[in-house]
Amino acid sequence: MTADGKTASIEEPVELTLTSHMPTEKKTDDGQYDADAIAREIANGVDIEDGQPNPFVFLLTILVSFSGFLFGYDTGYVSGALVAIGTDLGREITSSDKEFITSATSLGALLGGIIAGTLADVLGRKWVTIGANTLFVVGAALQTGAHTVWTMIGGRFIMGWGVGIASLIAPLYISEMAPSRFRGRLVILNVLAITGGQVIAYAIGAGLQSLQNGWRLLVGLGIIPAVAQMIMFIYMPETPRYLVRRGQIEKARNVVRWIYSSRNGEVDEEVVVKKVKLLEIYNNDQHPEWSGYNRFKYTLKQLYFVPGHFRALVVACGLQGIQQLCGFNSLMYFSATIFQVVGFNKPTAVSLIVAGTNMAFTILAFLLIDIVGRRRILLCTVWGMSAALVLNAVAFHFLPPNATQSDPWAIVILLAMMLYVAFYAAGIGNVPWQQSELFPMGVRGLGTSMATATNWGGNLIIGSTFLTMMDRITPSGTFGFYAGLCLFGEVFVYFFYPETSYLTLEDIQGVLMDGFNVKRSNQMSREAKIKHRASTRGEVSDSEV
Ligand SMILES: O[C@H]1[C@H](O)[C@@H](O)[C@H](O)[C@@H](O)[C@H]1O
Repeated sequence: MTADGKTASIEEPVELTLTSHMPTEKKTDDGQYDADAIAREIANGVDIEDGQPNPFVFLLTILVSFSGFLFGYDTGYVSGALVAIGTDLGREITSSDKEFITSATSLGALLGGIIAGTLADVLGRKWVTIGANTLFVVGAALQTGAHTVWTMIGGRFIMGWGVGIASLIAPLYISEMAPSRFRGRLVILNVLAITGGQVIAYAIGAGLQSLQNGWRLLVGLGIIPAVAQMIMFIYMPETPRYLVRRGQIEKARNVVRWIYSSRNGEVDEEVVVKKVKLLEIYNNDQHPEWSGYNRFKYTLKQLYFVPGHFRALVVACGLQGIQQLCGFNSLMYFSATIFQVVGFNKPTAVSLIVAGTNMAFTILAFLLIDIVGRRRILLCTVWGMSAALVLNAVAFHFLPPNATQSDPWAIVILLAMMLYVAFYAAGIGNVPWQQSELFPMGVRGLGTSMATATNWGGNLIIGSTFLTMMDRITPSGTFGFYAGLCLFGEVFVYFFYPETSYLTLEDIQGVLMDGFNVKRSNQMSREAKIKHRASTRGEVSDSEV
């Protein structure tokens, strides 16, 4: 349906000229057209999808989520591999070897994350994903055949580049393809694939633990999904935004037609034309005639000096920083090592519980994120992580030196960790990956790159210091320290993160333009939610939403 209630037929395309949407009052002080204002006007009535995304969007999301799976699998298997390697790399591996092997991937991912956004703008989302798969394959092959610690580290580093690139591209691709009402959930599908990859890596790790060189098989198996995705991606379309950027307007319209067709195949041609026009306006605002370097300089300046964009950057990087510095991945990487210290006989199997809890509560987040709202879900869960960590710190304090798995404090540690992971996965484990929605299109590639790099920077710090901290300031001190960081995270969310659920991308930018504005965003999101509910019950027409 169109804004005026008519359905445009495919045979009679609606002619929408740029000038008809450029009223003179929408000029900025320096005489330029204010693309944001025009876009907001055009966007009115564009988000008029029906109740469910069509199967094409689902299929795309699942294929893209193979990247999430690889990210999860490749960061997940290290926990089991570290306790299984023994002397297979030529000597007994030390704590610092373990930190190096783990953080080589984080360092690679940090570097990959930094360049991924720009690469995606130059080469396209599709080819960059295929490139990331190649890095997964080369990195895994090197590790599988490694006989020295340094070959292993080298393989993990190369794979890390793939992980960093994939961690940015997958949510970017999904959010550029997803109709806005389903954006939250579809992006979480990718996080679900990450946590699923971690569970499978843990489960295979537990199964192969006692097999001689079983860890090599564990690592090598990661090659299969990478090759599968590489082949499937050859047939995937580019996102409409990238196509418009390359001037391929008709191709962009075709992709938008697929995305916005209803489940019985009907397409509203006016929606298609408006969506693509919107992308063209944003693209023209970016001076496509400039060289890559000038465009980069311009984008960087925009990101830092336009207050709304800078606020988006603060929020996106802040959330990603909190996600990592709350210490979750120290469990992901070292839970088998920790449970070995605590006295469990089958540490890899026990740590499977951690990965399983992470995945189960990611499913809960999937169900709740658009209902409870991103901000509210964080406010309800981050403090809980802090409380669970305090419990952990206390339990470690009372744990006797040669504890066994039947010691009550060992059980408390396991339960406290599960509680911590549950709070993590329901909130901060997911929400930061909604980062693309915070940035307007012009600065989205660069903005999400910086936020992704912050994620991997935090990951690197945690991965390379956790075991040393446990040694130097005791497990109690380490968990107490992370509890403090979580509390800091709660405060950050309270003051800086506006509610974005149910808001269109244009509204989110409007909110950030005026300040951090959490109050107004709450109000707007509530109103949008009420309208959305009414529209799904058929009380108001879709065009009013
Ligand atoms: O969102 C994901 C997820 O929570 C994973 O379990 C974690 O290992 C990643 O670091 C995080 O980015």
